Amino acid sequence: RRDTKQCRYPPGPLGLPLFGNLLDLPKEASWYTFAKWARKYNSKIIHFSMLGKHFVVLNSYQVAKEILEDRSRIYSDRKYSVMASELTGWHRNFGLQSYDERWRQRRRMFHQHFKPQMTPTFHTSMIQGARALTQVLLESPNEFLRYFRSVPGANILSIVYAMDLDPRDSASMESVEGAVLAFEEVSDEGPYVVDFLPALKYIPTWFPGAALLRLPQGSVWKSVVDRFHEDSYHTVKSDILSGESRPCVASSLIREFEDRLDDNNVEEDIISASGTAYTASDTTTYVLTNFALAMLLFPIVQKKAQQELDQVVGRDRLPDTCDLDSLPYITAIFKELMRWRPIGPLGSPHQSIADDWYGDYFIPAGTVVIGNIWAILHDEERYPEPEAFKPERFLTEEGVLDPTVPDPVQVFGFGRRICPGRHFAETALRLYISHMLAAFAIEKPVDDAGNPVEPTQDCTARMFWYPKPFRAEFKPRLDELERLIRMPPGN
Ligand code: HEM
Repeated sequence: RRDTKQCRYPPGPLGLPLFGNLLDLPKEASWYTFAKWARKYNSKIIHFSMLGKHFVVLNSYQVAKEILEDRSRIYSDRKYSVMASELTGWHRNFGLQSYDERWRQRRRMFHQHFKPQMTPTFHTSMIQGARALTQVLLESPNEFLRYFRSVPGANILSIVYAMDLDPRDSASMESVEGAVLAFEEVSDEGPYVVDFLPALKYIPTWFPGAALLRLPQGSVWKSVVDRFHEDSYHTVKSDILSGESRPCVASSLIREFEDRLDDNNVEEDIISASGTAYTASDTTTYVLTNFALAMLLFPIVQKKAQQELDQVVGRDRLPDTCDLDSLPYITAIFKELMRWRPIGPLGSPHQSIADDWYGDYFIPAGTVVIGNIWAILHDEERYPEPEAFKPERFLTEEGVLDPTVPDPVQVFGFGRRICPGRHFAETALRLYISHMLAAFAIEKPVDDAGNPVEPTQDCTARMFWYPKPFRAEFKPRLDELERLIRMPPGN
């Protein structure tokens, strides 16, 4: 069985010589295709190949756990992308990095600041972020989609770099958002020929044909990405030298490693650990967009959440972090959002570093291993009626969180690469959601004839999954909302 020449890969579609299954994969929403193959081949683990590279997709919680978690020593590497990591400057995002000592050091630095015990140190900033979102929605409700990006972005930048950006100021936000948008474009526009034939990276960007390989685009992205990482880090460093620095993640890392900053690796580790925190924050944008859509589609859920808020928080203040544990229905909405529309339905693929066998199936070293998060969170044995949006599924009849219902934590990935920002993300999102529900009735707009305008069901469905732009009304539901926004938390 261990003779690799006689090995048997997990079942999957037969591909063409050399190209493999390149032509079988849809450009969008491939999680549905993988789930369909799992049914067709009657196997939760399936295999396909592209240009000589092996891919394995895990379509159930049990298989994903056994492979990505129980054997995480083998399955925690990432597929190297010449385009994403080298040509566009994203080698600084440790989420894309190989499973090696540099990655370990960067993840350790990140974890030190974002581990669960540290979340309370961000509570004041998180409340400020939720209040800022409420304020801008009150001023310009029609621009909610823009603010779903700029408010969480400005908030994490203040936490990581003590940057003081006004989310309403498009010019200053765009200068930093360019880096995140470049990341999304790089991820969405692949696969790149240069990733399969790395020698092509040496072709100069002016050379005929370079544009077809998207090499010039790579260097445009790189200048934006490099500028973001370097400018933000060096500003904090020079503020420390001039005695003007304010507390933030980057300044605390710089101080901690003060005596080793002349080691280029240490400086790069700090740049990476702090920069990755900002670039991972676009996830919040997509969750908020899915949230607004769900509130338009399921008004009864919205009403129930507002009743809970009125009972627990009252109508003369906005929610606070200390309220969150007394708001089980809001927590259930958060969990259901993660499950119903996982923003990254295939997460971030892992790669194996050694030959392995799963039962009789052979998984060669260097295989890209994808956890089909969508399939796991839409498994009807774990979540009956998986397509329905039902926060109640996470609650007992008494309305408290039901510990027997599986937590949709797989939305945050698996094993040693599991999202280290998940504790931060959960608290921040529950605060954003509870603020919006307390402050506004979120409704469909009406057309000239007075009929409600249905939101689009079209989605962007590549690396991230979120609805295409739609309209919504945010109507204040609390008296003197502006005064409540200005009230300090805890009052
Ligand atoms: C609801 C929001 C979020 C979701 C659904 C999410 C999901 C994920 C997923 C699926 C991965 C890949 C895990 C794997 O490889 O198995 C990941 C990685 C990561 N996430 Fe998140 N994330 C969220 C928010 C955040 C936030 C707010 C931060 C930063 C504060 C963050 C920081 C990271 C980092 C640094 C990694 C790379 C980990 C590594 O490769 O070692 N995430 N996230």
